[in-house]
Amino acid sequence: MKVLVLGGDGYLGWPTALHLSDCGHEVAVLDNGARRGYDDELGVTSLVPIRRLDERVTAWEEVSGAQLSIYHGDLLDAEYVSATLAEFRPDAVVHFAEQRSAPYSMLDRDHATYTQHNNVVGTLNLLYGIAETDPDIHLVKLGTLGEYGTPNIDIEEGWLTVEHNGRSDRVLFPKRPGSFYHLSKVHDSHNIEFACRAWDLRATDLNQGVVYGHHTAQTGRDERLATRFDYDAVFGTVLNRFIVQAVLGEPLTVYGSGGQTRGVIDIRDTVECVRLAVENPAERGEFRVFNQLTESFSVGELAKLVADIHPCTEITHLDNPRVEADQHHYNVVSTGLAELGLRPHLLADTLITSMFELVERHAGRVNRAALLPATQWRLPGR
Ligand SMILES: O=c1ccn([C@@H]2O[C@H](COP(=O)(O)OP(=O)(O)O[C@H]3O[C@H](CS(=O)(=O)O)[C@@H](O)[C@H](O)[C@H]3O)[C@@H](O)[C@H]2O)c(=O)[nH]1
Repeated sequence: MKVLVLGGDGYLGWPTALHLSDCGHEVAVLDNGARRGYDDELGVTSLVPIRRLDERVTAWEEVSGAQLSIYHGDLLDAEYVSATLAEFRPDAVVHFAEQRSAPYSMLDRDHATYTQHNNVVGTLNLLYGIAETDPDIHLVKLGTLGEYGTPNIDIEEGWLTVEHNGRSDRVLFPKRPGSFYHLSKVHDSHNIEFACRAWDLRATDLNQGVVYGHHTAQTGRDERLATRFDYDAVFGTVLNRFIVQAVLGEPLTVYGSGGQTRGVIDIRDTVECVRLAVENPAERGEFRVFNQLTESFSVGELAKLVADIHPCTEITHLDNPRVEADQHHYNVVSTGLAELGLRPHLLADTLITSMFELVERHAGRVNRAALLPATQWRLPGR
């Protein structure tokens, strides 16, 4: 198949492009360089050095013999989006090209409006581009489990059958997200579902949990193929951050009591889930949702897992800078990807230990000040 990976220079987009290429698909990556720009803005860099996109692509060709096409451009430029779709003519578009940090979206008004404008308008341009170019193109969109929040009922896979006053309907599962970033994905989901209904498009919304890990089968083949590794309080995800903190001898920063529970997934399963979705497209007119997680842990459990295998590691409880429940029901239905054949990598001590080694190698690159959270969800004085 021909697959266009949007955001193909990022933490997950790049390994996904390689995985799809390795599985024999003809892959192009599109990126506007925004993720590297956030590093400059925040004064941090990836823990693991990463090459320029063109150098990565050259390295992949040397290692695998497969070519990747590169498109430099922005989804906010609607004409560019349509022209790219018309030129490459993909069977599927995998959409990672969004601002993906909740803390970044909560920095201030400018970052909130930037996040929602960038994500929602970019996706809308993409929907128009697909509808105009070829409505048969399958959109595989990265959503987030955080769209649902933590309701006091089981979280179904995107849809819920509701009985009310003697009548019944199948509706989108109610959303109660916890940041302006998460809200941008909710708005996307509604826009995509409407486009499927109105224009007969086909789409899969992958509501993914918190990703951990670094290597995939492809990125591990040459250090020039490494994907980024974020450890800072704005872009780093929780388990990767705890591993960096442990190696540096810093306390693990559990926010609040640590009872907040999240679905998690290994980066190797992320790329495989996308492949499964691409190779098994939704039907025309279908808005299909998969909950993309393999296990659930509380933040306190994740901290304990790391502290138990790294000697002399301290756990500290910070006042939670976010607005989130830290005691709640959490049971997420996740059958769609398993039915397509996903065989998960469950979190193991060996993975955590291998990441200790990786972090030790690059520990000199860490900006320790960036480990502590600086974004408050609440308004000052509240
Ligand atoms: O040092 C830390 C960092 C995080 N947390 C807690 O860990 C949980 C997860 O935080 P995170 O920063 O790892 O993840 P999050 O902000 O939710 O966002 C990440 O995970 C989301 C999936 S989910 O969380 O919505 O399921 C994706 O959509 C985002 O792109 C990705 O950045 C939160 O309860 C947070 O309060 C801590 O206790 N200490």
